[in-house]
Amino acid sequence: MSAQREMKEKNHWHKPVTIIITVIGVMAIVALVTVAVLQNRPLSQKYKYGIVMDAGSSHTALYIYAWPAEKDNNTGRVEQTHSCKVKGPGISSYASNPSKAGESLRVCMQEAKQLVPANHHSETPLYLGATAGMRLLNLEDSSASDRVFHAVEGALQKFPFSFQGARILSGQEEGAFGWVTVNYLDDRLKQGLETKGALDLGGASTQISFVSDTFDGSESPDNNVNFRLYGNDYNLYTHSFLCYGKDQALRMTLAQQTLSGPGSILDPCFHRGYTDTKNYSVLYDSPCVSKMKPQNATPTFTHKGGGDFLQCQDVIKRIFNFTHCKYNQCSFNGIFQPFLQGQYGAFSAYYFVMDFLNLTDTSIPLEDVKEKLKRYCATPWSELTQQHGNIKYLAEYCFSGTYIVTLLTEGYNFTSQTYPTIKYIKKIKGSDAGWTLGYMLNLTNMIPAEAPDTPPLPHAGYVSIVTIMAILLFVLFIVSLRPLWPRCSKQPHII
Ligand SMILES: O=c1[nH]cnc2c1ncn2[C@@H]1O[C@H](COP(=O)(O)OP(=O)(O)O)[C@@H](O)[C@H]1O
Ligand SMILES: [Ca+2]
Repeated sequence: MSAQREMKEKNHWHKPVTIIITVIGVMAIVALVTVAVLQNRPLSQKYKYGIVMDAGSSHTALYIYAWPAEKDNNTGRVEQTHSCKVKGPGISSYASNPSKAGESLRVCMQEAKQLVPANHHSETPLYLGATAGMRLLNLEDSSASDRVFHAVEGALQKFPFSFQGARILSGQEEGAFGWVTVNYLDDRLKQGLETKGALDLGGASTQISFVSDTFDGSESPDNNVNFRLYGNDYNLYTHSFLCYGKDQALRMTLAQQTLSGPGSILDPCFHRGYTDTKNYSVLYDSPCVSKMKPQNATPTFTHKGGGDFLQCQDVIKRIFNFTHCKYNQCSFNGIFQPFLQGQYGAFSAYYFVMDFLNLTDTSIPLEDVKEKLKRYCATPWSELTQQHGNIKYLAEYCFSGTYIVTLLTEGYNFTSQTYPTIKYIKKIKGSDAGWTLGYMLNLTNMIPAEAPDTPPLPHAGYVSIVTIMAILLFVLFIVSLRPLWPRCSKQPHII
C-alpha cells in the first residue's frame, strides 16, 4: 500500500496541476480547431436556382439550373438539375391559336414549381428564349409572333418565379451562348484552356461558332463576338444559317425536287418502298421555301423514296450556293468563314441523328461514315419499320444523316483529316449542351470578366494545417514540461 502511495507521489502525471494543464490543453486544441472550422467553413450549402425555357422551332424544353448560393462567381458550379420537354410542337406553331402556346407550357412549369424549393420561388429568375421558329414567324407575320409572345408571357407570369421576359434570340446570340455553355461545362474558360468550337443543328437554323486566331472581325463584323471571361479575351467567329436547320433544309430539298409542280417525285433521301401523299400548300408554308412554290400544281404530290445516298447528297448540295464569295473564303451562301481551328462539340440534332445511326464515333473515317450511310439509305422501308416499329423521325434519318455530312464537308469545309476534331455530344457533366446555360450565365452576370481572387488554400487544406499546428504546439508544450515528468525507474509490480 505504501509503495503504491510512494509511486503516486513520484508520478507527476497524477498531480492535479498536470491533469488540469492537460485538460486545458486538449480543450484549447478542440476550441481552436472548432473556431477555425466554423469561422472559415463555406457558408451552408444553400442553393440558388434559375430556369430557362428553350422555345425551339420543333418543341420547347425547360431547364432548371442550380448553384451554391455563395459561389455565384465561380465557374463549373452551375449544374442542370432537371429538364422537362413540353408536349406538342414549338410555340411558333400556335400562330393561329396563341393561347394554346401559353397553356402548353403549364405542365413543365408546374413541375418546376414542385422542384424549386418554395422559399426560393420569388428570387428564381425565369427566362424564355425563342429561336429560329419564332424568327421565321416574325419574318412572315410579326403581329402573329407578338400575339404568341403575349400569350406565353401571360402564362409564365402566373407562376411565382421572377419572370425576366420572353424574347427572340438573334442567331449570333444563339451561336455564342452555345459556345459559352460547351466551354463553361468543360471548365475551359476559367482555366484559360484552348476552347472548343460549337456546332448546333436545330430544326430551323444551324449555328457554327469557334475561336479563330486569324479572325479579328474586320473582314466580317457581323460574325464577330468578343468576350472577356475570367481575365481572358475571346475573339469568336459565329454564324447562324436561318433555314438550314434540318427540318427547313428538308423542305428546301423537297422544294428543289418539286419546282415544276409534279404529281409525284422519287426522292433519293427516303427509303425504297416509302410513299406518302404530301400537300403542296403545307410544304411551301414557310419563308424558307414560299418563293419557290410551283404555280398551277395539283394540291398534293406523291412522295416516294429512292434510297440513294449519293443522289441524296446531290439534291442536298443544290440548297447551298457556292457561286459567290466577296471574302477570302466562305462557307456557303456568300458567308465569310475563317479556317477551321481546334476541336468541336456538335450537339442537338447533330447528336440525335448520329446517335440513331450509330455514327457518333468520329474516329470512324469519314469515308466509312459515308459508306455506312449509303447502306442505311439503301435499306428498304419495310425492313426499317419491321426493325424499329413506327418511331418518330424514322423516315427522315437517311436525309438527316446525309444532310449532316454534306453540311459539315461541303458547307463548313471539314475534311477527312479534320472530321475527327468533331465530337457528337448530348450532355457535358450532366447538363445538356445548348445555348440555354450560356444565356443564363450571361444574364445573371455569373461569369466575371476578370479572374476572381482565389484563397491561397482550399478550405480542407486550411483546416488540416490549423489542426496539425495545434497538435504540434501541444506536443511541444508537453515536452517542455519534461522536468516534471516521473523518473524512469523500474517499479516492482504491485498486485
Ligand atoms: O430524337 C430525335 N431524333 C431526331 N431528331 C430530333 C430528336 N429530338 C429532337 N430532334 C430534332 O432536333 C431539332 C431541334 O431543333 P429546335 O426545335 O431546337 O429548333 P431551332 O433550334 O432551329 O429553333 C429538330 O429538328 C428536332 O426534330
Ligand atoms: Ca435549338
